Amino acid sequence: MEIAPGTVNPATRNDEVLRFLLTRRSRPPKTLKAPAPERAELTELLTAAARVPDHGKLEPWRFVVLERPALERLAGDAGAYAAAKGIDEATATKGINQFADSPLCVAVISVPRPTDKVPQIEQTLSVGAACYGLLSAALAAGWGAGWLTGWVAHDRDFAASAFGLQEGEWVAGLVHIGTEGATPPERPRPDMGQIITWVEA
Ligand SMILES: Cc1cc2nc3c(=O)[nH]c(=O)nc-3n(C[C@H](O)[C@H](O)[C@H](O)COP(=O)(O)O)c2cc1C
Repeated sequence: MEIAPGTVNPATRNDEVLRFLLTRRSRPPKTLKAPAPERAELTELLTAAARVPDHGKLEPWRFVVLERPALERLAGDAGAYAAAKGIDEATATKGINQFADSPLCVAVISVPRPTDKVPQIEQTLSVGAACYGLLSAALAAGWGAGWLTGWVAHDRDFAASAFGLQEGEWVAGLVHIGTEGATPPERPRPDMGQIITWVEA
């Protein structure tokens, strides 16, 4: 098909996707309930997540899927770890509840590949895109989903044991997915006039 200059390609334009991107919003993970997606459906969402820009085809990410029994175990582990390390109660509880309350959680792991050709920061950007891809795919499929981190993701010793991190790997996101419990109100969005610079000449 010949596309006239200055027009969009009607064969690729997808108004539903545009509408989704312009209105999507996360669901607070603590409001999510069972059931969560089955393995086959989650695999489809993860396939969408892995379809992200990836300079050099390095695949600098992997996914650790935490199902309910694992989440219960990790809630216990987080409590024991926080007590042993003297983490204050409010902080500890936030971390523990991330596992205790979640119907299903995907730890999106950054797997930096050693190469001189692609800067590490570009690999980091790709893993962020994978988190957004998973979040968006889950929301588009009708699930509630939210992206968290916190000490359970960033504390090296805890995260290494909880998610089986290898040397150099780190947690980019804990993406919680389940049945929507409550639709949150919209939050303020950026003032586009403040963040766009039009360069005319
Ligand atoms: C890398 C990253 C880590 C985040 N970690 C947390 C967190 O630990 N706790 C929290 O309340 N929100 C956290 N957020 C923010 C939530 O995901 C927040 O609800 C989100 O910004 C809502 O955005 P949306 O409505 O545009 O999807 C994090 C966001 C990002 C990008």
